[in-house]
Amino acid sequence: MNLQSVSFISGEPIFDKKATNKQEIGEILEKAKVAGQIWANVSVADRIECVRQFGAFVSAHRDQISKLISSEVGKLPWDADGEVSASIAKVELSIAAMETRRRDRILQPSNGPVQRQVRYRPIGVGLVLGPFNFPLHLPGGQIIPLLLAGNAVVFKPSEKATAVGQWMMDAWHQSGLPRDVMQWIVGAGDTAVTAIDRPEVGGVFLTGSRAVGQAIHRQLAGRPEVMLALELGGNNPIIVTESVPPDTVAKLVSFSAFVSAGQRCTCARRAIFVDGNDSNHQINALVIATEKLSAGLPGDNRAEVGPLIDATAAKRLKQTYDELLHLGCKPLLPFAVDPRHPALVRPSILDATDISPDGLAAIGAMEWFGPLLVVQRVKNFEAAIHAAARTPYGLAASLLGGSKAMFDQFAAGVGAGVVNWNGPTTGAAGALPFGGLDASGNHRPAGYYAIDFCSDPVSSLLRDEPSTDDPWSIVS
Ligand SMILES: NC(=O)c1ccc[n+]([C@@H]2O[C@H](COP(=O)([O-])OP(=O)(O)OC[C@H]3O[C@@H](n4cnc5c(N)ncnc54)[C@H](O)[C@@H]3O)[C@@H](O)[C@H]2O)c1
Ligand SMILES: N[C@@H](CCC=O)C(=O)O
Repeated sequence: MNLQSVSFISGEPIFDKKATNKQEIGEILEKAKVAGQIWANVSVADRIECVRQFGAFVSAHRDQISKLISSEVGKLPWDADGEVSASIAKVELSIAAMETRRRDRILQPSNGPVQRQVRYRPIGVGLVLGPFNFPLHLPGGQIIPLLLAGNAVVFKPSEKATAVGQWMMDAWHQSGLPRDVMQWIVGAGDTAVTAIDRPEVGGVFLTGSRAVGQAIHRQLAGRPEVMLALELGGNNPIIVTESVPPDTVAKLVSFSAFVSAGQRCTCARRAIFVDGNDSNHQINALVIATEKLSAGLPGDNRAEVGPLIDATAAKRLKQTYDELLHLGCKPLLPFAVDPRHPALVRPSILDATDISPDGLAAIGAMEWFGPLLVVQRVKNFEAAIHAAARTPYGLAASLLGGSKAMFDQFAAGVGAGVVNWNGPTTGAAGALPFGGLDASGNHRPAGYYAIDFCSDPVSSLLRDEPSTDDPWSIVS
């Protein structure tokens, strides 16, 4: 199978390469295993230096990589540029995370003549499986901590973002990282499946859909020694209370739902309005503002909503839209593909207010990835929290308006790993953990906490000389 990418900007091919075959995958992982053992013995200071060199390389070439992201995955320039900034910031954030959360240390004060030490052993080889939507930033959020912690990495970029993957590989090598410490394989899901089966793999780090997370979980059954970190999708709610001015609602809800053409895992999929005197105005303002959003390809300077990753994704989104209509949703802004490109889908909004409880539960269980928002009116704040939590997923959620006490009630009841107040569901902070609860992950949040799953703690009790002290005397 050949992996090919065509530029959204020029229409020219920008990547064409054969998928890595089974034998090559085996060789790459064998080399990674050996390289990991050497890299683990490189000093932490040298590893930090290497990672900083990577950050400096990305900074120095930011226009180039930003344009490549736009070309390959269709992100609008400001959005691609934001991704590059987040990727650069990830370097210092990951170093700080390691210093504060995973640095070898002697516990103070010492317990009499006995010292207590904790050190961290890398897991060996981390297999990083990237998504297409943040092809630089999200794999980087796992690769950087893995390397800092002393692991070798084998990276498989999304088959839809291989050119960006290749750029990242070159960036690491040009930053001085030994070649075998950071290698890549290219291909689709079957390539990942072959790699996961290899005995050298110490951890699998997926950012992707729930279906793929479940498939990997099944594949690894019986191999508990392999670390599995799953950053999965969501069906994210945003609650709008009565007090919020309609134009603020329009801006915050449409941004949450349609930024990056709805292709962020944190994008709002359901907007739940607490019915009151203003809710008609709030919903009308949202629909009008959304209708005015200008869709376009990355080369179009007026564009506010870019394309989906490809025409197949647009067709899949249309199927979801039809399914929602079938469940009884009413169109407030109908689905439409822009005639200029089969992946350019205009934002659409459906109303689910009159749907049966079973229908609402079915909507909450769906996962879609594009500019499609479902709105629903409920009678009070408690009903809004109940509606928001009616999903097996638990990635992001937001509350607009209300008091701090109401926000605390929301945060406790909504069941999401990222819960915001008076802001969009998107735009997660790099200095915080980032992970989903329930069906959105497997208790391995990334973001600031990604470093936690790149090594295992090793505890020691140290005595200056052999001692026959009662071991129960060490109580803490
Ligand atoms: N929680 C997060 O941090 C986060 C961030 C971004 C995207 N996402 C989610 O990712 C999805 C969009 O990205 P995508 O379409 O690239 O996801 P995807 O699940 O289709 O693919 C992700 C990666 O998994 C690989 N893969 C596919 N089948 C596999 C298999 N059977 N075994 C192992 N690997 C396999 C793909 O080749 C790709 O590299 C959405 O569901 C989105 O919500 C989550
Ligand atoms: N960091 C991103 C989400 C990553 C998933 O796609 C945000 O919150 O905007």
